[in-house]
Amino acid sequence: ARPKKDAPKIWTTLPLVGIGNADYTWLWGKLRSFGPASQPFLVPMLDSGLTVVLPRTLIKAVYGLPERLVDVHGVQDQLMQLRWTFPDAYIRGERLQFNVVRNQLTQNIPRLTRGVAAEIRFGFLRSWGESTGWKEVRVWTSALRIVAGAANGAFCGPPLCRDVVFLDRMKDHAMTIFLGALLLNCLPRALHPILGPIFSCVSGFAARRATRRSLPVVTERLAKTAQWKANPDTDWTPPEDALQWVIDECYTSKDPEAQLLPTRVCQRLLFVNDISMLTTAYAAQNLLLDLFSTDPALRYAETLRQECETALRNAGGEWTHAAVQELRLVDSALRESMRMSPFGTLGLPREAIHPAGIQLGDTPVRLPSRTCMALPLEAIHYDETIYPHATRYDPFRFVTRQGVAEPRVKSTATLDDSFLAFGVPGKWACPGRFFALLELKIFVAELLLNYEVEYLKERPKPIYMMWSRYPPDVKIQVRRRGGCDPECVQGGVASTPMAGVLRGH
Ligand code: HEM
Repeated sequence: ARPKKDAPKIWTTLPLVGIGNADYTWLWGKLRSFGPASQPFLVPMLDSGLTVVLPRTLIKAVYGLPERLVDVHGVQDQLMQLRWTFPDAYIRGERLQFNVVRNQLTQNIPRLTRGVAAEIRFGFLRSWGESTGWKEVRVWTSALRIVAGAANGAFCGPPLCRDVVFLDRMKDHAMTIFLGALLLNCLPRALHPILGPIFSCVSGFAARRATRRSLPVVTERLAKTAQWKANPDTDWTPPEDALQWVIDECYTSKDPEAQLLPTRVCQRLLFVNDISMLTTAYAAQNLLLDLFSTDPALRYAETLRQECETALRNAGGEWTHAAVQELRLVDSALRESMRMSPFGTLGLPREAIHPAGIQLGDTPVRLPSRTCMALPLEAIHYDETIYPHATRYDPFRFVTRQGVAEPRVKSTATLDDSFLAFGVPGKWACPGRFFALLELKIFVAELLLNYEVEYLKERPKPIYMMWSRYPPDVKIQVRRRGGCDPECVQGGVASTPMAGVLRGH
């Protein structure tokens, strides 16, 4: 139904946070106190203008609406300023790389596990070293490199996944477009036709630097694939990695000749890195900071280490998919860390696009077309009614406790409307989360099995930039463990609070 002409405007009916009241602050952390309220409210945002923040109770009703009513991809493209960062219409038009993440990458996780584990082990040795003496490392920088190497082990394999220059250039591109798009989105749209091309030059420069490194590998892969397709008896087997699956998708696309252009395939590899690298490294570094800011007397790290030890030993000393799935406590610690550090105070933006606007569930509120919406991620993740003692990092919050009648087991890949780190449950949830969790669990396991980390006096604070939280690149002291300490692995854990849980699952 079309809205009545005299329907009240939302800015006269919804509460406005941020302008004209004493609580005005650009520190969006203030929004926490509004989040759990059952009523939508308005927030002026530098990048998306006046935005309606929805309460948790409306997520299903609004985020489940069809695409003709609520836009997702257009908003995401705007967020990344794809028009300027990936100006090639082929890349923006057909997201072949998304199909690969959703299908081949996810289905092949069991097969990819060994390679990912090998790259994580290699990455730790390269970044954190072999010395059993204490060494200072930067958490964010090293986590990024390790995660990027592991991901590219599955995306394109060696030599690129071990090529520091390639990995760093991929990271530079991801950072350039993330920060550049944030800045551009804050400037008036009227200026975009002037500033957009400048931004395009900068991100294009970063893209060319990154793809220059991958181009010879991609060109060779394309040539070998073409030869193999012409004669399958050639002495070459197509590798099982995302690059090969992207090439397969290009062959079956509407316009294979154009899609198979080597620079275009390189850009797709770049795109997958852009959407996966920062998010995964962010989760890895947050877990590290959360875990090693807890009270050492609670022995959380030892408990997790023991779980990793057992899983690896049962798998014969090599990570398999089944062994990774055994890491229930690690999974819980990750979910808890992602709960405490969502990537923004507000997030998951959407736009009402139906000319008649959209109704907010069964409330009387109707949003006009072109209204931006977002969810109060921090407020929901810190809602005391859902998460008692929400500001406390409890790594075992999501696993069964012995003697508790109702188990609370919740794997991190399982989404609900109170855990939004991977998006809202349903069609638009992150399709890369199964792969991301594989990387993250092995990251945590390899870290705990091979290194000791000096505990921090307090949890370093994230850097708030408008709605987003940015990781602080703090330094920590680490040292390689000199062989497994049996006292710590077996006897020591018997006295930890989760020993019962470990025996029980
Ligand atoms: C801890 C790591 C990660 C986090 C926190 C994360 C988070 C998210 C979120 C919140 C969304 C949904 C955005 C929205 O609804 O507006 C999303 C979408 C997406 N993610 Fe992830 N992600 C992670 C890792 C990855 C990885 C490793 C990949 C690829 C290998 C990936 C690929 C994608 C893709 C392709 C989409 C877009 C899906 C679509 O719109 O059809 N993500 N991610």
